[in-house]
Amino acid sequence: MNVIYLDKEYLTDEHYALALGFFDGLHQGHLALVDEVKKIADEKHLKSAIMTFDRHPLSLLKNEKCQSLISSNDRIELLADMGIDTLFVIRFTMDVAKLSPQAFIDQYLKHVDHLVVGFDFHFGHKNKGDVSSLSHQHFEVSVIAPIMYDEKRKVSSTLIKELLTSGNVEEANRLLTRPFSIRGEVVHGKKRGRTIGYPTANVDFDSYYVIRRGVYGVRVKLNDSVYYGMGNVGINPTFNELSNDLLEVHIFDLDEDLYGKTIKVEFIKFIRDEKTFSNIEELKLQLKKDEEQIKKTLTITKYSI
Ligand SMILES: Cc1cc2nc3c(=O)[nH]c(=O)nc-3n(C[C@H](O)[C@H](O)[C@H](O)COP(=O)(O)O)c2cc1C
Ligand SMILES: Nc1ncnc2c1ncn2[C@@H]1O[C@H](COP(=O)(O)OP(=O)(O)O)[C@@H](O)[C@H]1O
Repeated sequence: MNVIYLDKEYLTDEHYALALGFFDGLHQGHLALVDEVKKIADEKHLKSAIMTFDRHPLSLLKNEKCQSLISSNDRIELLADMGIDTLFVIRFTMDVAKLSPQAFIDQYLKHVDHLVVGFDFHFGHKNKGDVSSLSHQHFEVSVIAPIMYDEKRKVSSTLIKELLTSGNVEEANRLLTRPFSIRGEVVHGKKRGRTIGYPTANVDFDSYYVIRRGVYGVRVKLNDSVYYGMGNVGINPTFNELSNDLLEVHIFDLDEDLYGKTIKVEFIKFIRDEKTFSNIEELKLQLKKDEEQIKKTLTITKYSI
C-alpha cells in the first residue's frame, strides 16, 4: 500500500474510489466503508483509497485530548492487510480547518471518481459540509448506513471507549473486530517485579486511549512470536509511588531481557480492579491467583476472542 502525506493538493493520473474519514479504531462501522471502497474499485477498475488526517481534527480545533483507539502504524498495517491500494494522510493544520466544503473538495478530491462516506459525515470549515454538499460534484457518492450496536446506538469510537472504560473489553473487541491493543517500548521500572517472582515488562505509551485501571488477561506480540500473560494498568497503589498510569505485563513462560524492545499488548479479558495490599506477600498471593484464573480462562477461549 502506498502511503501519501498531503500538505496541498495531489496531482496524479490515477482514478480512485475513496473513503474519507478519521477512522479511529477501524471498527465494524469503518470496515463497512472500507469494504464498499474495495467493491466499487473492483467494479469500476479504480484504485482503492482511504483519505484520513494525521491527527484528530478536534485535537487541534478544541485542544481536546483525543487519544486514539489505534496507533497510526497499526492503522496503516491493517489497511494494507485489507488490500487498500493507497492511504492519503492530510496533515491537519488550521489552514486545512478553514477550507470551505467546496474548497476542500477542489483541493483534495480532484482524482476521486467515487466517494464513500458514512451517513453522518461532516467536513470543511466548522463542519458545515455534509452528505448534501457532495451532490453535483465530479464524483459519484455512496453513503453507508450506520452499523447499529443496539436499537439506539450506532457502533462508534465513543461507544468503544465507553466499553473500555467500564472494563467490558470483550464487547469492545467484538466491535473493533480485533483485540484493543497498546504498542510501546519496554522501559525500566522499579526492578521490584523480579524479586517477587513476577517480572513485568513496563510499556512506554503516550498517545493511546487509557482503558479502565485493573488486571487483564493479555496476548503479547513480540517480533513474530505470540505469548500470553497478565497485564496491569494503573498506579501500583500498594507502593504509592506513581502518579501516571502504567501498563505492565508479566508474560507467561518467558525469561528474556525485553528492555528496548517494542511489544504489542492485546487486551483479552478484564479480571479485577487494582487493589492496595497491606504487604508484598498479599500481593504475591493475589498475583498467583490471577495467573491461575487467567491461564484457565485463556485456555477455555483457546486464547482467542
Ligand atoms: C497482573 C498484575 C496485577 C497487579 N495488581 C496489582 C494490584 O492490585 N495492586 C498493586 O499495587 N500493584 C499491582 N501490580 C503491580 C505490582 O505492584 C508491580 O508489578 C510490582 O510492583 C513490580 O513493579 P516494577 O515492574 O516497577 O518492578 C500488578 C502487576 C501485575 C503484573
Ligand atoms: N516473563 C517475563 N515477563 C515480562 N518481563 C520479563 C519476563 N522475563 C524477563 N523479563 C524481563 O524483566 C524485566 C522486568 O523485571 P522487573 O523486575 O519487573 O523490572 P522493571 O521494574 O524494570 O520492569 C522486563 O522488562 C524484561 O526485560
